[in-house]
Amino acid sequence: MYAGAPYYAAESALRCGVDLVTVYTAAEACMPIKCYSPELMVRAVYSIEVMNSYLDEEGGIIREMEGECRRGGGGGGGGGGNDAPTTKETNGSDTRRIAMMSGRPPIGGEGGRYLPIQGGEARNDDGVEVLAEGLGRMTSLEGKLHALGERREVFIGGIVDDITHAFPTLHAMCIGPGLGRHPLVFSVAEKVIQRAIEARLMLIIDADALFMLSLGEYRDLLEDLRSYERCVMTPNLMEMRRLRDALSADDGGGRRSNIIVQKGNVDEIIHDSYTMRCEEEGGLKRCGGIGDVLAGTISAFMAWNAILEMEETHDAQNDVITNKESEWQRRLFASWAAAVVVKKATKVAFQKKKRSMSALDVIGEIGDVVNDMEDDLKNAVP
Ligand SMILES: NC(=O)C1=CN([C@@H]2O[C@H](COP(=O)(O)OP(=O)(O)OC[C@H]3O[C@@H](n4cnc5c(N)ncnc54)[C@H](O)[C@@H]3O)[C@@H](O)[C@H]2O)[C@@H](O)CC1
Ligand SMILES: Nc1ncnc2c1ncn2[C@@H]1O[C@H](COP(=O)(O)OP(=O)(O)OP(=O)(O)O)[C@@H](O)[C@H]1O
Repeated sequence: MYAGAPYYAAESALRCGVDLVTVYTAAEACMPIKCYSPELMVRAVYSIEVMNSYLDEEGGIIREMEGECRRGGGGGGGGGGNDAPTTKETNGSDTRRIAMMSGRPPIGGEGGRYLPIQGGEARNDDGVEVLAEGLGRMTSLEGKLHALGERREVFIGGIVDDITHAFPTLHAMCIGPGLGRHPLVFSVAEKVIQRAIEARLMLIIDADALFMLSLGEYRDLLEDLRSYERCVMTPNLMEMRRLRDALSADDGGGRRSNIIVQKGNVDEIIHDSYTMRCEEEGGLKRCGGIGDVLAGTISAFMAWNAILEMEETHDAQNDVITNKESEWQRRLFASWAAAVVVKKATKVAFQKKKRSMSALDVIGEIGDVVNDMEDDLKNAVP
């Protein structure tokens, strides 16, 4: 969770000419972001502290379950990492082994995957009662884990509702700058993205949201987004590598309808097999945050595209046919134009500030650059 990145993205959109921007963030980041700008609407929709308390509670239950398995005399039964002596070492008798596995994924944990509970063993001389008691405690712990999982789903659902409630008022949504990598924040982001696709909202996916999509458990979501034509992904070099790795594991081979803006010395704007190159010269410094500026700038251009498409849909009732082909071309052109804006703004900011240039200086140049480009366009059209 960061405060700078969401501010950069949001402020850039405002400087492009967008009327209103709302930042949905953690309670912990809300105040600093609000203090950066009186213009931004900043909503605290979750608290990292509360999210951590869910993970802590889950970790506690899982540790208790592991301890319970060990108390059963485990070691060679079903999982590694147990240094308790085996039953054979302690009494040399035959063992009856029971393997226990938690019945559902833990609510957070490393990658949200199963934490295998080690196999337990019950010694003959402990008797059936001991085994029954152990099983009883395990069942109770499983119940606790289940109840916690249900509470978590309600908690996440509430956050998702809070954000998606605003969808009808939005023209575009940017997810990722400063998102952080908390597993529960990822769960929220996943559901928000799914709802955004259902609502056919313009989506700009950047930074940590791209990291999230490179994880195996979000593979289906990545596939959904790759075939969603109103999505623009803005990976840097590392993020593009991760995405490629994630996709190359099993490339479904389906049509890639979304746009990818691959940032670099030359930005490449890719739609399926079609690529546009932004060869505009930038600045000589690549300070942190310019990627966020680009994400915000693309969000502004995509919001205008959404408005244009809505107007055309309106026209369609008066027999004006909306051309699907031109829609993706316009989105491609808008992404390219946004990349040009950021390169030009970086160049001017660098000329003025040299080594001390920061993302804020780039943001300061956006307005003039957009105005100049608009004037150039007007002069070019006869
Ligand atoms: N002031 C802020 O609050 C900022 C927050 N940021 C946020 O920080 C989080 C993590 O972003 P990262 O970019 O560190 O995450 P990544 O995991 O993408 O990058 C990992 C590492 O790779 C390096 N890297 C990135 N592009 C590279 C390239 N072309 N060549 C060589 N190395 C490269 C990065 O410097 C970083 O050390 C995101 O949420 C992002 O939005 C950044 O946007 C920077 C500014
Ligand atoms: N090798 C490069 N040479 C020149 N410009 C570059 C290079 N790589 C990226 N850029 C430009 O820097 C800007 C930000 O891209 P970058 O790869 O730094 O994104 P990022 O890592 O996501 O940024 P952030 O610091 O906001 O996370 C883009 O405008 C891009 O065109």
